[in-house]
Amino acid sequence: MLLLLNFGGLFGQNMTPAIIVSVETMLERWKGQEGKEIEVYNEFRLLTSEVISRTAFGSNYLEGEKIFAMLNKLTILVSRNISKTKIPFINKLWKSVEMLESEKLEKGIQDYVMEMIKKREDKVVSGEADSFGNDFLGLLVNAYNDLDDKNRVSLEDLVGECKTIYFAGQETVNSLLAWIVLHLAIHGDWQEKARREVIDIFGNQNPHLQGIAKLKIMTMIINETLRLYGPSNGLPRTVAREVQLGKLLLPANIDILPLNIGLHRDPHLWGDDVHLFKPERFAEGIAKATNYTAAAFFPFGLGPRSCVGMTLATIETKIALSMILQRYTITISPAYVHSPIPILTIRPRHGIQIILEPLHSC
Ligand code: HEM
Repeated sequence: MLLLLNFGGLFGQNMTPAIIVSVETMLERWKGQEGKEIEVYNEFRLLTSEVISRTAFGSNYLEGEKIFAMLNKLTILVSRNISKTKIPFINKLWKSVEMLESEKLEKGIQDYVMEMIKKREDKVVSGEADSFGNDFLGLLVNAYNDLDDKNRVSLEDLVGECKTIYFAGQETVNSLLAWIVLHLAIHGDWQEKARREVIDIFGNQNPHLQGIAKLKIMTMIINETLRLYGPSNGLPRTVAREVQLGKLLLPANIDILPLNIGLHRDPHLWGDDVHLFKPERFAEGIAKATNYTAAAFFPFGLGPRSCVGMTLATIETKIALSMILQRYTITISPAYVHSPIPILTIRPRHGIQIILEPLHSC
């Protein structure tokens, strides 16, 4: 959809200050928790919800809390039912409890989005604002109110776009940050290298875009985590017409789920140590690490439908990690139990428990 493609362009308006404010809110919560166990998957859920609320919808997490809760429930239901056969005629007459629950959630999300749109429209009508805004939501409300039928966006599309951005903007970075912190907690040498780089570039100051572009060690750590625990483990596609795919003849109108996680863990592409966390693979960039095979590593997808939020995701991850590493050393708690589970992204089933110690008295 064209509007989503525009979202990447919105990033030009520099979202760094909004991300920093959100990370500071999280770090404020962590004060007084030094030496105690913290469950970071949930902490990063709050952080990434706050970032996407601020950057795309001009609100904060508390205002979006209801929609995140509904989307989370919907994600679990969709993920549980993704491979179940759907029979359109039968499903018109009979619906399972989960189908009814999904429909209720869809309706709740639609009502919530409508409320957000109305608030923006009311502000323009009352003269409190002279435009619908220039963030993602503003762009959508503009398109929804377009006088030209050809350009106008339907309510259904608008709600769909909001759902995508809320989900894609939150869940993915949430999971990436949590898996990176786990790896840094286990691999103290990489944690120390990353911290040294952060201090060399930013000292004790907040991260800035110019310095973020120089974070080479951190980029290697992010890529290696994306390879092993990338939030997107498969790219669902519908086969539009019969096609020969290698030895497979795929008939039209079937749904397939090519698993990029399979390629990311293929020993033929990555070597016998494929399952080990070794950021040094990426020391000379992605092209060298993959031996110039573009399809060996595509955590953000490939081609025209690839991720429009890649820049935001990368910058958000780098800012959050830099600000944590500037303040704390991270160790893993004895309570942690490793159990990754695919619920659209790869989540830690029991969370990720870590212990933070301050680097200097804050
Ligand atoms: C580590 C973080 C992220 C990863 C690994 C990731 C991965 C992906 C992948 C693999 C796709 C392609 C899906 C497909 O081809 O079926 C995709 C699409 C998309 N992503 Fe992300 N994403 C991330 C973060 C974000 C963020 C922060 C946003 C928004 C702010 C976002 C918005 C989108 C949107 C809107 C699409 C759909 C694009 C389209 O259909 O044309 N993503 N993402």
